[in-house]
Amino acid sequence: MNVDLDKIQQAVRMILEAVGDDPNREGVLDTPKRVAKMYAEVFEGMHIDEDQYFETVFSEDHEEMVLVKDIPFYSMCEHHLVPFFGKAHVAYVPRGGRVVGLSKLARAVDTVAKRPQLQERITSTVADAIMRKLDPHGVVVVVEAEHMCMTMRGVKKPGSKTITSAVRGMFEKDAAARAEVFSLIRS
Ligand SMILES: Nc1nc2c(ncn2[C@@H]2O[C@H](COP(=O)(O)OP(=O)(O)OP(=O)(O)O)[C@@H](O)[C@H]2O)c(=O)[nH]1
Ligand SMILES: [Zn+2]
Repeated sequence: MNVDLDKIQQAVRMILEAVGDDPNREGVLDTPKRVAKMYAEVFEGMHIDEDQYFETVFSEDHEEMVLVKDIPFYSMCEHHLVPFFGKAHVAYVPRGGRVVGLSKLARAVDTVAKRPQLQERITSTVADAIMRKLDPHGVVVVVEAEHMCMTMRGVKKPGSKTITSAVRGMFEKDAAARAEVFSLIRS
């Protein structure tokens, strides 16, 4: 099912009413329509399968680390539907010549982030998709993010950062390889 724009519009009108605003006030007249369009965009990952990015592989004989770091992403926390955002770092060691276009790693992060999410789930979903589709020697995904539900409301800790990692394959056993990835990500 695609995004139901009409339903979002009705819901936004109700929220405006519920917080004590007048949905017929000139300034907010088009707000339900704008919010519906925005949600369709920020949740577009609901209707896209990240596996598709790993269908086309280049047959390249490189069995050493590939790291794409500092991939910016925006997501929406599934508890409060407010943004969390930051950077993702994706490393893998190809096996059997199955190397993918670098942009596909960033596209996978984007697609997975554009759902009502948990930071942990973005991290593990991207790692597991790469393991499943490319069968590499190993994968490390690190995500660092600031959660607006922890800054603008609730516990109110601006500047606090959450870092999550998913470590798969050879990186689980090989401490030196793991240390190399983490140091490259930090550098
Ligand atoms: N593990 C995890 N927790 C998250 C993430 N995003 C938001 N949260 C947390 O989800 C929790 C929801 O807690 P609840 O107690 O159900 O909701 P709440 O009363 O609004 O919580 P407070 O934020 O503490 O005011 C909060 O502790 C948030 O910080 C995430 O990506 N991963
Ligand atoms: Zn939240």
